[in-house]
Amino acid sequence: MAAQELVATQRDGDVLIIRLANPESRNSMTMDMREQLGAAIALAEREPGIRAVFLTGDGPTFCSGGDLNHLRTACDPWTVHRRFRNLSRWLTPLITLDKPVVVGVNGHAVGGGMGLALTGDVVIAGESAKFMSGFFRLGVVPDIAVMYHLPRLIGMARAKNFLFSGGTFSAQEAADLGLVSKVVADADLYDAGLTEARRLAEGPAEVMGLAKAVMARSFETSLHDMLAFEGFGQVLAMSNPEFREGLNAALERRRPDFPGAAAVVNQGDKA
Ligand SMILES: CC(C)(COP(=O)(O)OP(=O)(O)OC[C@H]1O[C@@H](n2cnc3c(N)ncnc32)[C@H](O)[C@@H]1OP(=O)(O)O)[C@@H](O)C(=O)NCCC(=O)NCCSC(=O)/C=C1/CC=CC=CO1
Repeated sequence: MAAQELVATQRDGDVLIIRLANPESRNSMTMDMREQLGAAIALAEREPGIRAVFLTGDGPTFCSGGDLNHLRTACDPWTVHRRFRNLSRWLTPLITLDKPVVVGVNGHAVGGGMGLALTGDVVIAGESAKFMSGFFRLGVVPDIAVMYHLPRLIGMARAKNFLFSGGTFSAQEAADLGLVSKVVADADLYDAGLTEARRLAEGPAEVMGLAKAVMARSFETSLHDMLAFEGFGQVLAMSNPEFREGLNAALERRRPDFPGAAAVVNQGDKA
């Protein structure tokens, strides 16, 4: 019997749309959903024609976090250990993907679902979106990189206050804190997220990926090393066809038409 489709993927030009597709259980995260997310992210990673990702949820909820039924039966130490080991198959590749990720948060993003939302380089929320912790109510430690992203994004004191109070941020509160870059009407969320992903896909994909990789090191890196990373990044960027096009376009006062990752790969093949 074919596995239930819990994560749907679809190409829109250079954008890969990834939808959590189990609205009946409010897109709760089962092991099967994580496996399918991993496959979708691997596709985004390996396919040079994909230049940006748009991740959102079907139905009224972005993601309700860990699947409560699954957690009831899958909490022995080795199963939990395997679950965390599996994070390197989908969560790490998602966070470190060298292409921009836009997340469109529809409705609730609870617990692990909030963790998933925070993986976005750009997070857009529908006006009724709610970011909820939900971890301590369940008696578990925050996971899905919540304790990694939240202090970095809003500061340690606010992160602790939010988590320890079992808090909820409305879409507007999340935007005021900088977690969300834009709040739009619920009905406009999908179009707004896809438009942003298309805009990013038109950018210089290779160098944006490089910048993302360098910025990911920002908080653990000295000024000295960061300047060196920037320098190495610039050496690569300025030997790239995307820089030629960007420079020509700036001099000719027109919009750049970046050659696309496929062209960059072909250029590399010739070397
Ligand atoms: C606020 C809600 C997300 C949505 O509310 P609403 O739209 O009113 O929908 P409901 O009527 O409550 O639910 C509809 C059906 O979906 C089922 N469902 C909802 N959430 C889950 C879930 N997380 N797991 C399994 N099933 C879920 C619900 O039972 C209904 O099913 P039936 O129609 O058959 O009755 C609201 O649903 C809600 O608050 N959900 C629970 C959120 C929650 O507590 N999540 C856990 C947070 S902690 C966490 O994520 C922890 C981990 C730890 C381990 C590993 C991985 C990740 O995170």
